[in-house]
Amino acid sequence: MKEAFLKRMQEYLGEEYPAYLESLKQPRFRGLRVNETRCSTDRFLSIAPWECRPSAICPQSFYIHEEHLGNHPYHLSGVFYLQEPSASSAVEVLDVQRGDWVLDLCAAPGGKSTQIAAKLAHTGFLLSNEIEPKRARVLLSNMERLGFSEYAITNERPQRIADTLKGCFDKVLVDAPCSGEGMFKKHEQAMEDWSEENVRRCALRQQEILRSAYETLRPGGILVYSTCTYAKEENEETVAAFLATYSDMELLDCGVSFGRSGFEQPGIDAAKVRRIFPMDGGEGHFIARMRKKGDAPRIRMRTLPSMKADAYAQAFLKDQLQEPDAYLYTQGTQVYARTQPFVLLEPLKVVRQGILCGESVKKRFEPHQHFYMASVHQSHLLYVHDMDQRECEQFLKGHPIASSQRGFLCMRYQGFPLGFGKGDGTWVKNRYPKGMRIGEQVRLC
Ligand SMILES: C[S@@+](CC[C@H](N)C(=O)[O-])C[C@H]1O[C@@H](n2cnc3c(N)ncnc32)[C@H](O)[C@@H]1O
Repeated sequence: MKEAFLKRMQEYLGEEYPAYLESLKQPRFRGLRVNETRCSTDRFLSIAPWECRPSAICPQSFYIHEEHLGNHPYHLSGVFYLQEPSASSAVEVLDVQRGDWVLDLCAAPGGKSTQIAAKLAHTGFLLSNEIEPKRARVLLSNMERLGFSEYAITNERPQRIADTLKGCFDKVLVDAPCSGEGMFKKHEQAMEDWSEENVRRCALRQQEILRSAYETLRPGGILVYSTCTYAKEENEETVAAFLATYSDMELLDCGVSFGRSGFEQPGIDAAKVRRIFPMDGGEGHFIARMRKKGDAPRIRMRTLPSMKADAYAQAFLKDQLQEPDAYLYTQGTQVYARTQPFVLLEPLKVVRQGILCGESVKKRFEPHQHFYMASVHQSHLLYVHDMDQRECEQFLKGHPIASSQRGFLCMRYQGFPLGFGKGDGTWVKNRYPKGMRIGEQVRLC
């Protein structure tokens, strides 16, 4: 650990500093958050084979001891997201309500976006933006796995979002890129990269991102700013500088009982912001909740009428779903679906909006994994194969499964979707994406 960093922590924490040093020797907190659009928390607790200790931060978040749950069928079917409970704090403070239009400006890999989308429960709209193309793809795979449909992912600089979508959102989350001091146990690289100069650079970038966030918010809208660092320059000082620039923004109490007050800082009431330290049962987090004064409805984004898909897509959708998707959007050979109208996001770089149903190729329709993972499709799917544990393991490894069914089938385990296959009357040929298959040696617990 760098001397200069430890000296700052000693100044911040005073007599609590030894407790912080002690926390560094402890294993980091681990946890998961149940995706209630897939499985109720009560049901999850009745089927989870691990000890799940409740957190005071979010009712769906639990502390666990297990380290390798990425290959578990409940994870692969989007029943839960691996997230240490204190990382769920910012979205709890954002207080998302059904029907809200929400922007998550720095969204990958999607811990907070998946939490927001679960709270929206297929109502309203979530725009998840990520500046790094590779990270935007990871965000997409998480949104698909957890089965969401009423969202879009863009891959843009925050200023481009602000230029295009002024005043369009009820709630905006800036989970800012930061020096990551709270994540040193998880990401050793953050410790290597730490310097006071980097802290200052991060603070400047945070100011820039907050300026964009401000523009996207409607009057009366809520802006939550969060980091996973302890540096005052990136937390209280960033918020104070932002509030000094925008006189129509006010700091609100976070309205939660977890964590502790912030550090004293001229220009803000430190009792209103929240800090979480390892001594509070989490990794390092900072959260501030702000409101744009006044009240005005959000500016409505232009929406599109449902588009007509080609005959192959239409035949596929009619064959597979009891109730057709309400809105379709086609782009080239690809077909997308939503329960609400598609919004016009041009000229933004859109990675995905809605469910990718599949694509028409060579006079047939080739479905996509997302079609079978989408939560809104689950009760309408006409062809399903329920796998036992042995079949589930075989399926996740890419093997065929014995079945007398024909055509495309959603492959489920304990009622949770994992993907799809195509039956020929004897076998279901495996369509679980090659890049997602688990190794031959893996045994499901
Ligand atoms: C703390 S992480 C977000 C974590 C995410 N909210 C979650 O819960 O999974 C910050 C993100 O901001 C992105 N980022 C980096 N520079 C940025 C910039 N100048 N503007 C916007 N986002 C940026 C990073 O690529 C990173 O994905």
